[in-house]
Amino acid sequence: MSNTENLNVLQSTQTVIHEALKRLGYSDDMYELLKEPLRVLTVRIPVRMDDGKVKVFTGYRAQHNDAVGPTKGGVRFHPGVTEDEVKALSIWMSLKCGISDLPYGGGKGGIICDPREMSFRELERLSRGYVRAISQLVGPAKDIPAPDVMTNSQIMAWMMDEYSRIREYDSPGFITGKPIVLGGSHGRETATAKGVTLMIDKALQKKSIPLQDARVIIQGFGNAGSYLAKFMHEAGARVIGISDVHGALYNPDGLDIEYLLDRRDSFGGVTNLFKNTLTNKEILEQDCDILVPAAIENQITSENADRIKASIIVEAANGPTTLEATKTLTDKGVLIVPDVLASSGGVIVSYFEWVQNNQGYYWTEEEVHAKLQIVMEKSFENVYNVHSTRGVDMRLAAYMVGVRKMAEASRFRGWI
Ligand SMILES: NC(=O)C1=CN([C@@H]2O[C@H](COP(=O)(O)OP(=O)(O)OC[C@H]3O[C@@H](n4cnc5c(N)ncnc54)[C@H](O)[C@@H]3O)[C@@H](O)[C@H]2O)C=CC1
Ligand SMILES: O=C(O)CCC(=O)C(=O)O
Repeated sequence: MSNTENLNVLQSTQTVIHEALKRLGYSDDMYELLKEPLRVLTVRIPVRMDDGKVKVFTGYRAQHNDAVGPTKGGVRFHPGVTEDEVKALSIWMSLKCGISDLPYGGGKGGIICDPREMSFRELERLSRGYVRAISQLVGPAKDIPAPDVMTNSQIMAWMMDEYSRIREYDSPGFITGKPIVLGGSHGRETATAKGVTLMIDKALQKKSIPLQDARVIIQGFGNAGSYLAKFMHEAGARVIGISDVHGALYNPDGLDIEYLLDRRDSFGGVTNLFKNTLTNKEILEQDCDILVPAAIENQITSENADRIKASIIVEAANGPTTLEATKTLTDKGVLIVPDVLASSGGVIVSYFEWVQNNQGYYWTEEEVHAKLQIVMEKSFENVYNVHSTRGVDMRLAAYMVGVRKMAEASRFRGWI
């Protein structure tokens, strides 16, 4: 990594927002409004642990901009959560909603904790405590949470139940990513990965590479990464590398994806069952056609960008590539499908879930997939079009498309 490289994801996203607004002709007042969330709540959540002691956890909920509509975005449980990270994640949610033309602004939450070291009941108490702490700020017409790193449909179910108890009426539209029996949508669990497969298809078409036998490496084997491996394998691509927090597996002839899916734990860990693994950094530099970071931020930096051999990078993770690395890779001719476009499948199907909850009428998985495909293919073309006609990299193009709706909505409301 160069000495000057900025790994603060909030500052990096502010740099691109500023540039996007300038290119669209907005004044610096608009940047002042959009560079930070409108609201950030920090909460302290006391939880009675199984040993009888009380542990107090810190959590956040950031609401970036609600000019377009209620804010929307996941909740992450991770030991590395910081306030700046949650703020950046809420801005990225605004951009995803803008690119996908959803009637939302961006929100995001996080709790500093390690669910891998907590029991089922401790996790339940933490999830319910978080909802009690943020309940004034959230709601089906205010701010709608969803799953993200190390949270899942069970956690969404506890959160929905707690919110419904507080409000004293059933509130399925308060949260998305719920189990199907509690008003979850078909296709939400696989939506992020489905969206990434659609973006891989589009990127392959632009590069004239056939999907059949295309070599894919995926960093992260959780919700996003493992379903993506499954879909790529089923579509006839060759998944030659996967990784998780412990390490990486690599086989140029293709990995046994079905076996790996069967053996993975509920936090997306599997490589610890094997000897002779690579590190999760080394896997990024192996020869392949498509590289999909699907884990955490700042994985592709100026330190390794030069050694990356993929010709297509599709960012399933939020914020996996630094701005310096984006420039190096773009200069090398790598086609990057940026996070705010590539990983929007999750929030798009969350929107469908919320719509189904509001109308009380539910769609089949085929209907959900067909609607997802329409939205994401249109988003790709919009971003690619700005990239080619304005001569800007794909990340800046995506920000230019994503920021416009909230900027206009803020202007019409008279905020600027
Ligand atoms: N779950 C969702 O609906 C969405 C997730 N995303 C993003 O996708 C990324 C992954 O999220 P999920 O799959 O939901 O999380 P998850 O918690 O289900 O899985 C995370 C995976 O990353 C691995 N991991 C963690 N640290 C790592 C490291 N340093 N190197 C390699 N692997 C590492 C874990 O072992 C696990 O396999 C995150 O950036 C998240 O924000 C984006 C949009 C929606
Ligand atoms: O499904 C949602 O509402 C949000 C998903 C999310 O947190 C993300 O796209 O990063």
